[in-house]
Amino acid sequence: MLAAAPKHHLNRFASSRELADALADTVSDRLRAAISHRGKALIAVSGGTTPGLFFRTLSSRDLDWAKVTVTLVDERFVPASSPRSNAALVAENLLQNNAAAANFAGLYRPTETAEEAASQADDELQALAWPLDVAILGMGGDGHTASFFPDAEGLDRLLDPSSDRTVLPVSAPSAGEPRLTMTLPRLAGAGFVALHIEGNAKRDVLDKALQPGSHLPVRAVFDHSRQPVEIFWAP
Ligand SMILES: O=C1O[C@H](COP(=O)(O)O)[C@@H](O)[C@H](O)[C@H]1O
Repeated sequence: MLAAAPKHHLNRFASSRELADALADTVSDRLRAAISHRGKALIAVSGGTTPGLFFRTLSSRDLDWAKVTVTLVDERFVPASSPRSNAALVAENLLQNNAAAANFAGLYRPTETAEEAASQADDELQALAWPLDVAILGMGGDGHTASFFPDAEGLDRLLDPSSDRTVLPVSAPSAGEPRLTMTLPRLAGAGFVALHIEGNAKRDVLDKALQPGSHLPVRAVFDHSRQPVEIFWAP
C-alpha cells in the first residue's frame, strides 16, 4: 500500500512583506473566530530569525487581544535577558501595539536544569485552553522545527504522537544550549498549523521533507497534523 502524501498547501509570496501581511490576516481571522466561538484564543509561535516582521505586523491587528494567550513552540534554556531568548523576541516584536494586551505563557523557568524547567512548564501549561487555535512553526536548514533537532537525544520521545506531555527538555549537540520544546501532539493538534519559511535554501529542505520516506523531523508535523499544514513561503 502507498504511504499517504504529506498533507499541506503551499502559499507563495513575492516578498517577506507580502507574506507577513497575508499570514497576519489569516492568523488574526483565526484568533477572532476562536474568541467568538469559545471566548478566548491560544496561539503558539516560533523563535529564530524569520518571524520578526510577521510578529510586528500581527501586533497591530485589531482584535480583543486581552482574550488571547501567546505561548512558544520552543525556547532556549536561557532567561529573557539573553539575546537568544525566544520570549524576548516575542516581547519585543509581538507583544506590542494592540497585542500588548495579550497574555504570555513562556516555557523558560529559572531552574538548575532544563529538565526541571520543562517539568514545571509542563505542569503550568496544562491550565491553558487547549487545543491550540494556531501554531506557527519555523524550520531550520537541518529540517528541525520547534526544537525537534535531527541529533536530539530521544528524538522519538519528542515526536511521540501519543505523548501526554506538553513540554519536554531537549539536548542536541547542534542546538547549542539545552532547550525546551512543545511536544508533537500539542502542535499537531492545533486548529491551524502554518509553517513559515523564507529563502530558496529552506524551500529545498522542505522539498526533501515532503519526499516519500523522509526522516527530517519537520516531516512528523505533516504526518500527524489534524489539519493540512499551510506553508507560507517567500524567496
Ligand atoms: O532554533 C530555532 O530555529 C527555528 C528556525 O529558526 P530560523 O532562525 O531559521 O528562522 C525556529 O523555528 C525555532 O523556533 C527556533 O527556536
